[in-house]
Amino acid sequence: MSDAAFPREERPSPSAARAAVVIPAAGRGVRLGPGAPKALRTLGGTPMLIHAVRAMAASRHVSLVVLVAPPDGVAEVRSLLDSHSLPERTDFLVVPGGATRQESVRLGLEALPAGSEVVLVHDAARPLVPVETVDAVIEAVRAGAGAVVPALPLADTVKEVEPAEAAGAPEPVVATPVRARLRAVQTPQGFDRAVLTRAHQEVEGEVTDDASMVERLGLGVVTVPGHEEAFKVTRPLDLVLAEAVLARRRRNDGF
Ligand SMILES: Nc1ccn([C@@H]2O[C@H](COP(=O)(O)OP(=O)(O)OP(=O)(O)O)[C@@H](O)[C@H]2O)c(=O)n1
Ligand SMILES: C[C@](O)(CO)[C@H](O)COP(=O)(O)O
Repeated sequence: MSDAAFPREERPSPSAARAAVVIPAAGRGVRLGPGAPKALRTLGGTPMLIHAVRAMAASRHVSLVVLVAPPDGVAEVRSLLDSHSLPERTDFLVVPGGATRQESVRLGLEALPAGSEVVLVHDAARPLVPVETVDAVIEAVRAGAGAVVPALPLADTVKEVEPAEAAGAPEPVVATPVRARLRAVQTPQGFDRAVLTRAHQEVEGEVTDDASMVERLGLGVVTVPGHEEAFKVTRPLDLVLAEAVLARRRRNDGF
């Protein structure tokens, strides 16, 4: 799709065009079971990472997507980008990833050119996030938040336990956090670039998301509403759900 497809008033302003997205896609997908690296597996016949790229590029505020590929899959990811239709207004870079999600994100950040002041980090494993969520995250960063996470209330009650050494062994419950204060967070997570860069330079130790690195710096993180369809494809049943959501969208779109 070219810019000519957009009426002049809908084209991004120069400042809005500076949102860049890092997509860590270098994981193996161990919890999904044997097969190709997770981001290369297909949903509705299309690789998961192409769905994730399209979900980001659907936002007219996104001008650049940096895909962090499995280290042995850079050429394959480049050729997938070349062989699928993607909006022309978005640029793409592919870089090799690292041993952990955190390292892959850092490598993606290092590849960003000057001028990308709003940076989103989005899991390739969340292929179906709607554009409304992407735009809400970008808007909150533009409004001045240093770090933004899409979040949903929990349906289950959560227990904190003393983890057992052996899988499946009973685990003593030590606390029940008040559910009304808990949120399940998703991606894309959005950041002021300087904040995220500092977090990746200074925070040590393992984390499970980028926003928690910002929290460790003592800086603020805020939520915006997440979306049920932004769930992460982690285990085999998630693939079944993702195929069903995609089939419903295609029916609704009249495909
Ligand atoms: N070394 C890694 C590990 C993960 N990721 C990416 O981080 C996102 C979220 O990670 P997760 O869902 O845990 O993916 P995997 O690490 O592939 O899954 P698993 O833990 O089951 O192996 C995914 O898009 C994954 O490709 C990455 O870029 N580099
Ligand atoms: C970043 C994340 O998707 C937020 O929910 C999540 O923490 C990633 O966890 P994973 O174990 O790497 O899938």
